Amino acid sequence: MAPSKLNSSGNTSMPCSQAENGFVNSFSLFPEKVVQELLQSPVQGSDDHLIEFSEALRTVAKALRLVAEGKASAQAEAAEWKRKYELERDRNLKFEHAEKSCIEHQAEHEDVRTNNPAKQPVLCNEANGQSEKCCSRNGICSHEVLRDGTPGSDSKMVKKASFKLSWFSKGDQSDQYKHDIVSFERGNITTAERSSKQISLKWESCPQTVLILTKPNSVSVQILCAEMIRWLSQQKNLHIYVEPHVRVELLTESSHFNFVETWNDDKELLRLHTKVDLVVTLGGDGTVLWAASMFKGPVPPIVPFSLGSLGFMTPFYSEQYKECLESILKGPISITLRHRLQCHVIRDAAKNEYETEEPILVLNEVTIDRGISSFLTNLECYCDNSFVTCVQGDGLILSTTSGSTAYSLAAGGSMVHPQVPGILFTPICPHSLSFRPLIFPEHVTLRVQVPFNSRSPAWASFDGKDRKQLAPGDALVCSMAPWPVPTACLDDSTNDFLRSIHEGLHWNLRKTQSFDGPRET
Ligand SMILES: NC(=O)c1ccc[n+]([C@@H]2O[C@H](COP(=O)([O-])OP(=O)(O)OC[C@H]3O[C@@H](n4cnc5c(N)ncnc54)[C@H](O)[C@@H]3O)[C@@H](O)[C@H]2O)c1
Ligand SMILES: Nc1ncnc2c1ncn2[C@@H]1O[C@H](COP(=O)(O)OP(=O)(O)OP(=O)(O)O)[C@@H](O)[C@H]1O
Repeated sequence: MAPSKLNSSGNTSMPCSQAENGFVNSFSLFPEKVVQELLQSPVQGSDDHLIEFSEALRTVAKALRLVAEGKASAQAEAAEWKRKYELERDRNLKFEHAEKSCIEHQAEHEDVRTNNPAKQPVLCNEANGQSEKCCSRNGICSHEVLRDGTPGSDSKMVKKASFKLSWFSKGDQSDQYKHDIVSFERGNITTAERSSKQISLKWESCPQTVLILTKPNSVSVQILCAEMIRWLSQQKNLHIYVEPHVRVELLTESSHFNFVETWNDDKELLRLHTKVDLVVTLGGDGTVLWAASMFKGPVPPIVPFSLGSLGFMTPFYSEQYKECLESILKGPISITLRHRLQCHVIRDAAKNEYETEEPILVLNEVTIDRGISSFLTNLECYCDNSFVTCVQGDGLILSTTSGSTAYSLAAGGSMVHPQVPGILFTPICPHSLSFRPLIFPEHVTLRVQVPFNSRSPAWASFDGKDRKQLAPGDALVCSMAPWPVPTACLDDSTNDFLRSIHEGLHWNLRKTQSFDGPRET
């Protein structure tokens, strides 16, 4: 029997050949014939047979792992495309509505035109769904859609050809998930949703319940928490939730706090988003990360008060909490929709299921590093099953754009506005002169694989917590999570970001050059 192509480490293929094998192609790796032959021919008991058999089993395990990874990536993508489809549908409904009122309005104009030979073209303002005469306006705005001209009219209107653009990304054969409509009507190219737009949240009914999360072991935070609870319940009639240990602390202080609610177990915690309208954090960035990690699905808007040292994601001043909360409860609120990454650890030993049933969600980053090992980490990286590179160094950071100002920044990654959807790929101390950090688009699935021939295991950590060992053969699969973290802005997303990099990091601070001195003549 011809042995399967195995290298000395037991790996079946080199990175590049793996890269050419996508989710479906991975079945072609499955050595069904090899396994059947082995099962049919009785094992002779010789060492050769045993070695061959164990190698074949390893190949089978590898094929199963590839299938599991493909499933993870397909599920993530399905969720993402569902989200895009819903956005698209909403947009189309709005558009149809605007178009309908536009046609009705145009019909009225036609009546008027019967008595008016200078036919006037009609513009439909897509933004507010109202129609207006374009000749009474200066030019055409980009968000306005030009209606067709009347045939034979002497107006300057030209009927624009309608077309559609679509895109798809490589890596999966099931292209039905991949297509998305970029442009729609009359040649005006738009994207389905531009997430870099400033987002505003308007309450449709008054918020009823607030969850307050606090940095542990801080007396100033405890005092402020108690004061805020009193104010919110007495002045604003709100229901208050806190973490179980905080409730105990509050009750130790005074039995007056027995109206404060909490949860009893993980099951209740999982349903917290159905009860809580608003989350208030009292602490630093770590408390915002903690708050985000408590919600595995939808996250209520978070209002982060700064009681830490850096406070990159905590724009609200705790001294002014009453005014801030008054305005937040009234709305509308400017929010930053912070993207999260969902990560799956896939074990080499896994049969056909993930080691983690639930994906691990991160707001900042997932880091794969060498842990306490003194060996160079060796990580094979793939993007949608295409080979990207092999990281040889201290490790790799896969970061959100919110996390771009955290560990990724320290490792030389670029700072990116948090509303930009993308995944930062930042090496940690790469032993190479030419390894520049990368930024991938939001729709990709990244896989970081510890090769079978790695000298040591690697370690994954999630927002700086929950270290998990990745043994040779294990992989970490990461893609954009469907549930972002909405954080309230003090001003707006851009001004808050700029204030943070100026005040928090003293970005590009330099004394201004003096006026006197040499001049160009
Ligand atoms: N070398 C490094 O810079 C380094 C090393 C390890 C972890 N970290 C970061 O620490 C984070 C965990 O934060 P923590 O508060 O729980 O731990 P921590 O208490 O160790 O604080 C880490 C520091 O990072 C800052 N920080 C966290 N998120 C940030 C963000 N998005 N933008 C700018 N600064 C941010 C915090 O304000 C704090 O000063 C990790 O997600 C990782 O990004 C950084
Ligand atoms: N409610 C919580 N329960 C358990 N741990 C928490 C909680 N809130 C925050 N933490 C953890 O406590 C640590 C410190 O919190 P945080 O970053 O908010 O404070 P800080 O270090 O004073 O602020 P900064 O990071 O701005 O200096 C973080 O590691 C965070 O994950």
